[in-house]
Amino acid sequence: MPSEVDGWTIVKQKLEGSLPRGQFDLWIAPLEFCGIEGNSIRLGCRNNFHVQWLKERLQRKILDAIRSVFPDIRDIRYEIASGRIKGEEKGPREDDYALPGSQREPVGRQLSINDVLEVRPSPFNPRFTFDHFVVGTCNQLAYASSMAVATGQSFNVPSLYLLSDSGLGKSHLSHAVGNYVLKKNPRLKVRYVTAEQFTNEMIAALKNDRMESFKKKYRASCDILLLERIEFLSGKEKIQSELLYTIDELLDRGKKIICTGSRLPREIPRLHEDLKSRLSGVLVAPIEPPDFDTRFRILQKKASQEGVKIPLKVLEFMAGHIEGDVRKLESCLIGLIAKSNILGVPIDIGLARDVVAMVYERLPRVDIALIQQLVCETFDVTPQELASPSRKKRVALARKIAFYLCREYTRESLQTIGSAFNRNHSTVVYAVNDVKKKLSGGKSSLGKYVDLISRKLKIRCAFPE
Ligand SMILES: Nc1ncnc2c1ncn2[C@@H]1O[C@H](COP(=O)(O)OP(=O)(O)OP(=O)(O)O)[C@@H](O)[C@H]1O
Repeated sequence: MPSEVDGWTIVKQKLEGSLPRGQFDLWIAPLEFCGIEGNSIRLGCRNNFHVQWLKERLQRKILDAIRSVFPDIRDIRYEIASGRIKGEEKGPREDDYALPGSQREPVGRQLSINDVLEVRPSPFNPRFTFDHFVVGTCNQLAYASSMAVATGQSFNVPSLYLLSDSGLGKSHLSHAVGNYVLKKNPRLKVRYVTAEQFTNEMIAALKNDRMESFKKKYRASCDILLLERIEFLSGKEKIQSELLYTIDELLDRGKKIICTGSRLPREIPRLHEDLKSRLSGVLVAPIEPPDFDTRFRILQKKASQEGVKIPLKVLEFMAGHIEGDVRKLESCLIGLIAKSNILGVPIDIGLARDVVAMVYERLPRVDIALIQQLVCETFDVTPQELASPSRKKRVALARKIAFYLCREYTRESLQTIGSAFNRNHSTVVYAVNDVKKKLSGGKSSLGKYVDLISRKLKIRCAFPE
């Protein structure tokens, strides 16, 4: 049996033989062996980013290599390296591990196998807490009302509807409620599902004759229901009526409900009137895209969670250039840290500019021209026809939907939209209202086209040509 330190050297050799050179040099070579305690091996990493990377990409391979040498090891505990390998007289100096542009962290919290393998008894993401949520004018009401649901303090909010576009914090706040409540009282029954999961579970229950236990789970045995992405229920009548009964029973029993969606309940097509009215009757808390100040503070907070200090000028640059979806802010930040780590260069404006250009600016913005292009493709009409006086049914429908999508997806004024189609602003207003009315009526096939083109827009933005 080799000594622990020799054993670790063998583990590293095995990994060196099985991983690509660059990956080994970057992520495994700098790992410090900090010792073995019981069934755990302790490994020192450069920073939280290093830990995260290993957890997400190399965890299984590292554990396999370790267990081939130390068969009793069950888990890996990552630490932020202190810069000294246990058992060595002289370890590398702390500065040898300093991430360019970053500040050294004190020895961090030890991570257990539960963190590492993401096996958590709780369904909630541990990063999505109230403490990690940055509050600004854009999300103040949503934050305060979620807090009120969680704590039952300040003002009594039995049910809440969080409304926003994608990536603005609805799930974060729902999980924050779950995390908070379970921490205070682990015995409470907090049910967290997306509308899609709710639907699938109900279909399975119907098939397997288990509706009673399904009902029990969401009605009798539920203290807080967190239901995400309500719009998925559009057109699913049976599921909607089950949900309606569930909501009524929970509210009758003084339980709490948080729903999230990207549209107001009354604007969701093919949603039962009773469900619309139930959901419209709760406190609706919209979340707007973050302003500069909030974006800046979000970046600051996320950087400190990664254990990396980023110069203020770089944070200002990023906050100034990345608007909307907070996921984009996160991707740019992670890209920035990764690039600095991999290239071994400090984090500065030049690097930030490259990353922002790569992650963000290359994505096409949704503009009137992109909408016109996708509408033309979908309806097989030409841009000239869209802008022409033609009243052919197909062209008129395409034009109307294009007006609606321009209002939904761009910030252009009614005048600008109108003139892109040789129309005046009142024609646009009339068409947009007509589409909204038809969508909320749910009977028209127009909803299918709107959904289809919206999906195309999102795909085009996510995967630019
Ligand atoms: N105010 C905020 N402070 C800190 N992080 C935030 C904030 N808003 C959003 N985020 C982060 O942005 C990411 C996306 O947020 P989240 O998943 O909650 O968005 P969402 O509105 O539920 O999106 P979708 O509708 O696409 O599901 C998460 O990592 C979340 O932590």
